[in-house]
Amino acid sequence: MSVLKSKVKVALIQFASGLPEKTVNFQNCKKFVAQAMKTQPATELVVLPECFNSTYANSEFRKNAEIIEYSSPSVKFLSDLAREHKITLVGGSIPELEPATNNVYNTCLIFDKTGQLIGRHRKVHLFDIDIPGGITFKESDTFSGGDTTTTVDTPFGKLGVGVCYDLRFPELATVSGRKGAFAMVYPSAFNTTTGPLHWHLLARARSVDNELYTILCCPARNPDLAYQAYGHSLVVDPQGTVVVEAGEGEEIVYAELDPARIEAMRSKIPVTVQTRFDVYHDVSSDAK
Ligand SMILES: NC(=O)CC(=O)C(=O)O
Repeated sequence: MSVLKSKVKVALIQFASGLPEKTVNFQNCKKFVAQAMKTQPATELVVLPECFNSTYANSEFRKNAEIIEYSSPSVKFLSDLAREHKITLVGGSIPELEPATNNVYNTCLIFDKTGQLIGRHRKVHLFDIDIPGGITFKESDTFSGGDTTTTVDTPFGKLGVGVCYDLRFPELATVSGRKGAFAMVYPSAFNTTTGPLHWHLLARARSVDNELYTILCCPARNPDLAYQAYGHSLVVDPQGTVVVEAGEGEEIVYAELDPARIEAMRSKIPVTVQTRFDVYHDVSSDAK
């Protein structure tokens, strides 16, 4: 039996998210998801971009942070959206407030087709970089880093989850891959400096490392915002081939994930069963 139980149609919603008004982001997101379901009615898995409900800026994250409970605006919005369209929804990410500590996390919530919350991934690796003449960003000014890997049970099989910068750290994908994930999904917001450098390379590497699908969903570029998102949402197959990719603007990316592609790759080049844990450590054995 393949790690992916059947073919599954996915839609990546690359919309111009991250506007200052949360409710406007909700309206636009709802409109694009409805469009996706109209264009590809058999869609079962929908993915939104990183920080879809808030401007991607340290000045905005805490203001927009929400406690994760069904009555919070973004949680309710995502749950209703999943239920309305009967989809598994990887709800991009939102700033999460943890009331016990007052910490804020960059958190991806995953809902099933009844609107039930089935998974939560707090971005583990924070985006703290400094490229002179390019981009400087320090997420850790606001966010705290999560401390667990995330592999969620869906009707199609196990889905590994990371958020954006997590893509640069192969261990999360390795852990989910070894736990039997058919895909890694990363709601993301790469930018016009790092996107051209590494976006495709990293996505293809995670796929080839683990012989699974890699799914990246980024916001559309919006010239009015200080943070210039890269766009280029894409799906990479287990062979490392980009099967579909958006441009920079608003666009929905459609794909069908096929168990046969995973199995073909794993039988031709069987790296997933050729590991040498007598030589090096299995990172999945003690991962949280
Ligand atoms: N925004 C991010 O978290 C990551 C990113 O843009 C990069 O790794 O480059």
